[in-house]
Amino acid sequence: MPDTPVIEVTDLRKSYAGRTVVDGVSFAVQEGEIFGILGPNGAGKTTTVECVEGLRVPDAGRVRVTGLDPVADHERVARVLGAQLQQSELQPKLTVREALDLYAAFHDRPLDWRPLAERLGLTDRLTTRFAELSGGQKQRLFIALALVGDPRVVVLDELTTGLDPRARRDTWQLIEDVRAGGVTVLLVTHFMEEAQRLCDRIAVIDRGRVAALDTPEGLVRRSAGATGISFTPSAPLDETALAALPPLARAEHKAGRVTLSGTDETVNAVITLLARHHITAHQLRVTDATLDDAFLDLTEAAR
Ligand SMILES: Nc1ncnc2c1ncn2[C@@H]1O[C@H](COP(=O)(O)OP(=O)(O)OP(=O)(O)O)[C@@H](O)[C@H]1O
Repeated sequence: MPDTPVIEVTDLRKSYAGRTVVDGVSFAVQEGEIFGILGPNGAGKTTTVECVEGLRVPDAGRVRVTGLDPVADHERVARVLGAQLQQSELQPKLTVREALDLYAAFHDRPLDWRPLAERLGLTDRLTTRFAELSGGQKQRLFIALALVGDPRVVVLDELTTGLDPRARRDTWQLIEDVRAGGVTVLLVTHFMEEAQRLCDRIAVIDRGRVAALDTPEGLVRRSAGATGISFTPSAPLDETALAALPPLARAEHKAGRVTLSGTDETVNAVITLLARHHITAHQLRVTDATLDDAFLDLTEAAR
């Protein structure tokens, strides 16, 4: 029997005041997966995950979390799903310790929050009120609160926004450890490095639709024109021969240096062309496509 996905979103639609912001989004997240949602500002990412959390009611489509409807079965879903709060959702006067105790009390079998607070660097802030925490400390507290209930599924929207590089790396490690314990993670992020490092698969959402859904490597492979090649030829090169190279996205010849972009195939075609003309490529540089390139390609394709 095939595994039932832990999160299932099918043809989700949502409008605000007649403006469609989620326009038929579908994806399924398997148990133990870290699934990323990437997309430009206003693409509909938060609206989508808020429908998964049961915070918004879809206009149409189907959402299931461990087989449950997050709106109709809100309480049961809240028991298996940990979500990262928004700033306004925590009382400013609450201390870190009180917040952790309070959120632990919401759950039947909470984790001991002390090791969690330790890993998130909050131990020396336990008596600090929420309003007096720095932006990064607030963010770390939100991550702790999302995890304290020992959830089966955790939804993290902008996990490491506002964190310094060390805290960001520590948080990534924490999320990897949480996943290693079998927890399924739905992650909205703007950081390509984060998506590449953490996510098994990524849905790129653009203007309310899934523009692509693949592994990070798969998305990069799809990105046409993102492998860069540059060299200084030992003898003048025939421009028309260059322009005919397949598959070539861009070619430039400036101050004796040739810069091309394409795919791995273009690199091979360049090498063959040079060999045929007995030309040596001095200072040959090949740069790989990145998830950044793929993101720009995929979200611009429809423009
Ligand atoms: N409560 C609301 N009422 C009206 N419009 C809203 C509401 N919430 C979001 N929107 C609009 O819906 C669109 C999608 O917003 P959403 O927050 O889902 O995007 P996002 O992809 O998460 O963006 P970002 O990366 O900027 O956080 C935006 O244009 C936003 O202005």
